[in-house]
Amino acid sequence: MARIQTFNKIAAEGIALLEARGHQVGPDVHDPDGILVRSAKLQDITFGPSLRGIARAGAGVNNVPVSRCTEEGVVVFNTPGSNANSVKELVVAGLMLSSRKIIEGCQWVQTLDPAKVDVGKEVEAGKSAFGGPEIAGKRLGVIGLGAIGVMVANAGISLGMEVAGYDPYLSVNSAWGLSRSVLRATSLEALLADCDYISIHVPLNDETRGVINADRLNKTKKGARFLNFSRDALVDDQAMVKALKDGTISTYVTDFPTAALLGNPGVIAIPHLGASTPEAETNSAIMAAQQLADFLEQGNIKHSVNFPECIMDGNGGDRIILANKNVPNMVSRITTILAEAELNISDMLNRHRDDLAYNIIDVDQTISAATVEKLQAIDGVVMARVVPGGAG
Ligand SMILES: NC(=O)C1=CN([C@@H]2O[C@H](COP(=O)(O)OP(=O)(O)OC[C@H]3O[C@@H](n4cnc5c(N)ncnc54)[C@H](O)[C@@H]3O)[C@@H](O)[C@H]2O)C=CC1
Ligand SMILES: O=C(O)CCC(=O)C(=O)O
Repeated sequence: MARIQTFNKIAAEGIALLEARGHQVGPDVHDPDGILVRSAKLQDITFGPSLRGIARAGAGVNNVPVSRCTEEGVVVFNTPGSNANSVKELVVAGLMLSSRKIIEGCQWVQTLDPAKVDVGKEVEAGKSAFGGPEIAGKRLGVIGLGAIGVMVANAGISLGMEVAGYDPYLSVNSAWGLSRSVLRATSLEALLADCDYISIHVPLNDETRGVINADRLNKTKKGARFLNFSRDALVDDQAMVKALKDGTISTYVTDFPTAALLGNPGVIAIPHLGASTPEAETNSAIMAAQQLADFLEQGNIKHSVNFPECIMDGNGGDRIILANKNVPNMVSRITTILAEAELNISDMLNRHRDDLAYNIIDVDQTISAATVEKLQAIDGVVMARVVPGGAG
């Protein structure tokens, strides 16, 4: 049984999955082995020595201190694609909202006083103030063609738009999913200069922070509509407010309102609703719970953002999981200690990602605490634990 602390409200299906597997789950669980989180910021939280894994029910992991987790041997998971359709649908709504003055029009209708005016007549007389162009035939630029970007690009094609995409790290999987009609933008600047509607779908990291800045906005097509359903800090707010004022950007639709944006004409601020559908919440919670449970019970790693993917079927005996710096001679030092403890390795898998290697080692005998301590003491070992019967 593992102890799993929840941050945020996690969909009941995810909690039920963990409880059905015998784990204790809830917001008040202390000394957790695992954490299940949505958008809560974990940066300021000190993790206890028992913590082994953090599962983010969602895509973005900028609320998790990933580098610190890696140093402490804590595996961080996310749930790629689990909420992509939900975001795509809201982006489609955002395209319409940015084009037609639907929000202003609805707000105006509510101001009409039926005691004083004929509402039907007033609506017909006043509606011309709220017109806006169709999106069909216009050009949509999609920055980042991952799970969400591919769906947005394909939706644009279905809606009769010309679509250009920019993603210097496009995966083979995404390329397979992308409509053949999507054009390739040669650079971010080319996309910005060419598109009537621009939607950004990249993770927030050191490379992308502030990627939409004053310089790039200056090169953006006059009057473009910009949609940000990814993260606030991708866009320089002050530069965006200036671009809205001088007409470079006609509408900024954001799922991440900030103080600097509120009250500025042209801003459509949505309270981070991209993944707020029952379908997305359920998908994400189940996927996160499943991945966390598989890791805590068996040491298997799927969809981690800091550890390599590593999955091995077991043989019913004890299993050691071990993470180490990816330097020469580590495997021999580990297996020497196991041999000295007269443990017979029945199966072993070693995978690496960047500077980190991860091992799953199944043995025929029971592993003692003293052996685990010797493994942990090897210079370069970040984490070593036994998963009792984990190879079962
Ligand atoms: N509004 C909401 O509720 C939600 C927001 N998100 C945000 O959307 C982001 C994207 O989500 P997914 O599509 O699921 O992630 P993903 O990982 O499937 O796709 C991200 C794509 O961005 C590309 N990319 C990375 N750096 C880039 C750069 N400098 N320029 C252009 N492309 C770059 C990657 O190659 C990848 O194809 C998440 O990181 C998260 O911040 C995700 C889900 C819900
Ligand atoms: O859990 C949520 O509502 C946020 C989803 C999100 O932003 C993400 O998956 O990156």
